[in-house]
Amino acid sequence: MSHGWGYGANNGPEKWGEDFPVANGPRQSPINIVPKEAQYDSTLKSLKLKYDPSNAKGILNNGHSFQVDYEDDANSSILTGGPISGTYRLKQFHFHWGASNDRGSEHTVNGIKSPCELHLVHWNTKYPSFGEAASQPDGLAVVGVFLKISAANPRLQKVLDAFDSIKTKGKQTVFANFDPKTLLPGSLDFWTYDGSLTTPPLLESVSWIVLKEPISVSRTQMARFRGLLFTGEGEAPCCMVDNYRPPQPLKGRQVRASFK
Ligand SMILES: Cc1cc(=S)c(O)co1
Ligand SMILES: [Zn+2]
Repeated sequence: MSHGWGYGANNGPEKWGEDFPVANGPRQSPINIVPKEAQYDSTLKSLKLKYDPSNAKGILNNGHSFQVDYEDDANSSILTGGPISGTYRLKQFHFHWGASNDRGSEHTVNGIKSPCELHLVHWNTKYPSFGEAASQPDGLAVVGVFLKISAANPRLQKVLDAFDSIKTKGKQTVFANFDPKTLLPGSLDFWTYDGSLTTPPLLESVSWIVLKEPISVSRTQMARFRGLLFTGEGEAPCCMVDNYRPPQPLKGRQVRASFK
């Protein structure tokens, strides 16, 4: 790709391998999850998420998605348990979604796409920083949560209300006092497998933890996600939609389940 990566015909997932050869590596994400082929692992610990709402810093349109960034200079917003050992700090959360409700998630279940998928990105504190951790095979842990069309989700409201301030690429605004735990479903049952970032540089450093239970989002709320723009102020507007990578080959990997 002569220009930056994105989700268009000329710079989308099918082209990423030109600049990022790991795109064809052995542990790429996302994947299609087939529950019947996932192995129940009784040794998996329950997920423990402890977040300090005051760690929330800001919300940014990065031109690919939007992300809410967290202070990560202490063990105040952390993930432990599940398939990981040690302590992973929350760095940011973001979403991937479709132009219509028939697509948008990155992981699929029995080939079924959801309209949206939330990713909570954490890094292993055995490394000095997120950047350092991101290049290590056990460096990152991302919790993935499916969103399904149902009643409006009041927990999303604060995020949605910030969209007018971050409509175009590069815009950011303060986003304070938000506990991402409020975005999680009632059950923390999960599937887990070894994978990668789903956007360039596609680093194979992610322990994926995909929750079985979705959270709700309404059609109207999804329409507001689609009002964001990939493009910067003053550029010809291009709606921020279909910012998802399709499932990648499993290449022999085992998917484990924390539940029967
Ligand atoms: C660090 C990071 C992780 C994911 S999953 C993403 O989409 C972008 O950046
Ligand atoms: Zn993501």
